[in-house]
Amino acid sequence: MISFNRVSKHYPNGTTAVDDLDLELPEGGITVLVGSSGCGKTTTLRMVNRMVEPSSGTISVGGRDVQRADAAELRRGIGYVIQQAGLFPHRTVLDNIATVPLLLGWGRRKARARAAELLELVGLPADAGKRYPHQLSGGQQQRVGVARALAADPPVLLMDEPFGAVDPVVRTQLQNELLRLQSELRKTVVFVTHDIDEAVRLGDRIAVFRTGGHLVQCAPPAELLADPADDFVAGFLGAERGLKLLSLSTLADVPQRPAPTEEAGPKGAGGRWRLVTSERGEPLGWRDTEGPQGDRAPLLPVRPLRDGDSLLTALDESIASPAGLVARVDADGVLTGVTDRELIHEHAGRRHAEAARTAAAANGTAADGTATDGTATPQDAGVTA
Ligand SMILES: Nc1ncnc2c1ncn2[C@@H]1O[C@H](COP(=O)(O)OP(=O)(O)OP(=O)(O)O)[C@@H](O)[C@H]1O
Repeated sequence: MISFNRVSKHYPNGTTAVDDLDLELPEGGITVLVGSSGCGKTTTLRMVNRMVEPSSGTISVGGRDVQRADAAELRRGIGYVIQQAGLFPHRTVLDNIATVPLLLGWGRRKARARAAELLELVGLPADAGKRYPHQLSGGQQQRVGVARALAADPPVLLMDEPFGAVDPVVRTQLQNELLRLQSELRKTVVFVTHDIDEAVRLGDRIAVFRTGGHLVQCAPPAELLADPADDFVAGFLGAERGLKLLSLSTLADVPQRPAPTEEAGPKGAGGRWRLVTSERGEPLGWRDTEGPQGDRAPLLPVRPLRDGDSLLTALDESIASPAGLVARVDADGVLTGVTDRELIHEHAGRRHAEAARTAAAANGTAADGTATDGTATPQDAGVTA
């Protein structure tokens, strides 16, 4: 666990970058720091590994006051990833990754073997190890940056807008990789971003800062979206809070029924629409049985969804589907059934209500905005979910 206890940072020019911060970051979780530009996110992050020294207050990592630790030794135990990777240009990828193990005196062979292992872990081919950073794409360089930070297996990882400089497709891939790695490694991660969607996707908790270094709210994404502390947080989360909330729930517990394939007959009722599948049972497209071309009508596109897909994706597909049905498949892509548009909408609404109730309970208020002790709390009456 990382604890900030009444931490402030004032720069000599009079700027207060962080103001009286109290924050606990749970062990093994990803805490995302967000907020407007200049609100003190990077300063907060860099105080953890003492790249910036606080003006007052204490910061501890795993119960140890960082101020009392030797700074160089402290940094070797804390992985650090920045935008554009910050790799050493004249060292090969493998040597870049082996930096900290070598500093720790592991010996060249062991350090390089570990580097090769990490290269694979972050999804890069073995031959990338011999290249220099400029011979890799931006996304690949970021992966090397992550591998380098993980090399000595530090319990803490600081990530300062690590995916800020790559295009949206690569960014999504890198986010997925980070989530996959995190499910295995369970590091305590502090992650700075400007992108609220990235924060919702990655964060176990999101800390929202306001200019002047004030922490406004720190909560799990669902709670933040269902019950932002004030207008600043609500504005920062954006107008589509409800849809973002749906991105946090999966289709797994939404029932399905038999699909209206040719073979299913009336059991898989789909009105005029039939779902055409391959021999293996993979959905290929929708056929309009009442269209003028009958059996020869071109198939309309289907986007089959798995249990792990989000309710937001399901809502999108339910709108796009000509049949108003969402085709469901198993891990092998084989059709298992369909879910009606109305049922998706019903679950989406239910998910909202649940999130509002959970957020209200966490804040000591009933979902209708009254305090659980019976007194009215106007500020909470605006729970929107
Ligand atoms: N070395 C410094 N000297 C003076 N002021 C500084 C210094 N470093 C940062 N600041 C100021 O402290 C405030 C917080 O900066 P910080 O970089 O922590 O913000 P941030 O939230 O990470 O910003 P951004 O999102 O733009 O990266 C800003 O007003 C910044 O100008």
